[in-house]
Amino acid sequence: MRLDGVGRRYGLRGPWVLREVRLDVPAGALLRIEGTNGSGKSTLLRLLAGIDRPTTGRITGRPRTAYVPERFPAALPFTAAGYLAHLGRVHGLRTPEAADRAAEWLARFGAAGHARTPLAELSKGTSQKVAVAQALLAEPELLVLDEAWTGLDPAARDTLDRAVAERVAAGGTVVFVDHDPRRLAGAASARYRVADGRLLPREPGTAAEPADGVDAGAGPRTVVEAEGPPGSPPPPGLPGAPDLAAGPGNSLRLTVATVHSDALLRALLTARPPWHIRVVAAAEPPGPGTPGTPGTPAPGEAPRP
Ligand SMILES: Nc1ncnc2c1ncn2[C@@H]1O[C@H](COP(=O)(O)OP(=O)(O)OP(=O)(O)O)[C@@H](O)[C@H]1O
Repeated sequence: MRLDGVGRRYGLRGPWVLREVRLDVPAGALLRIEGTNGSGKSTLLRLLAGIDRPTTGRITGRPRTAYVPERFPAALPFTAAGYLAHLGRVHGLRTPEAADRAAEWLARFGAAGHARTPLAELSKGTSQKVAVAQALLAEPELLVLDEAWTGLDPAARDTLDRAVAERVAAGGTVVFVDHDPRRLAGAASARYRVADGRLLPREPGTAAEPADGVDAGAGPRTVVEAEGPPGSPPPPGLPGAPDLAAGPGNSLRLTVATVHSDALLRALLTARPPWHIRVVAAAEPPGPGTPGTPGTPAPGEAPRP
């Protein structure tokens, strides 16, 4: 999808919230949008999600899109599972598949016990889980998340992090805004900042808004040591674009943002022929003279000598 010369203002004489926005939204990308309060992030996300239209300019090549708004309309006459299954059908799923995916996503977010609760009676946190689940169950090509982590408990936030990485690994694109500069830190393929109505690319490693001093380019990373068939290169298109280095023996050491580690492991294990996982460990934070020493053997593996 592409935005060309996109501008948006509210009302005929309102100030321009966005002006001359140009943005390529490639497949398989994770894009973070930053900016101070009221700078126009939600306005941009609504345009990307297709629920608002630009005042000027063009948006072309729209993929199948799902959106989690900043505020979820909870007062709809559905149970949680009924609402998700309904939206699954809206997204083109057959009824049994829609019901299965609704149950699966409620379970992944630890909300299976609320499947039959009417939306209007859900707590704020559970409503937010439903809001996120409705977007994920559609397996959209473009997923737009406006502060979608807000109100989720820590386990559900981790689940959403992993779901985002899975979408990107599956070739989808995720565009997100979050007030926590550490959110998916180091995993974003590009970052942009909305300021004075303009959308500006941010250099990797610059501090994220709004908390100065936190380096969004330096989130937790995971090291995977894996061994493939002798002489074979790593499978192409590995999730999270891992850094590659020679590991001990015939192994390859892959270092990736932790949020991508599940997807990376799955890609290695399901490659044909599959790769053998030797070690999975937290990467040492980079520092002077610290090459990074993975330590924990993978489940079922003997410790390395
Ligand atoms: N529906 C609307 N009608 C009129 N003005 C609006 C509307 N939506 C947003 N605005 C105005 O557009 C500007 C940008 O708002 P927007 O919500 O896009 O910013 P934001 O960066 O997402 O802010 P926040 O971080 O506080 O969520 C603000 O001045 C806001 O008041």
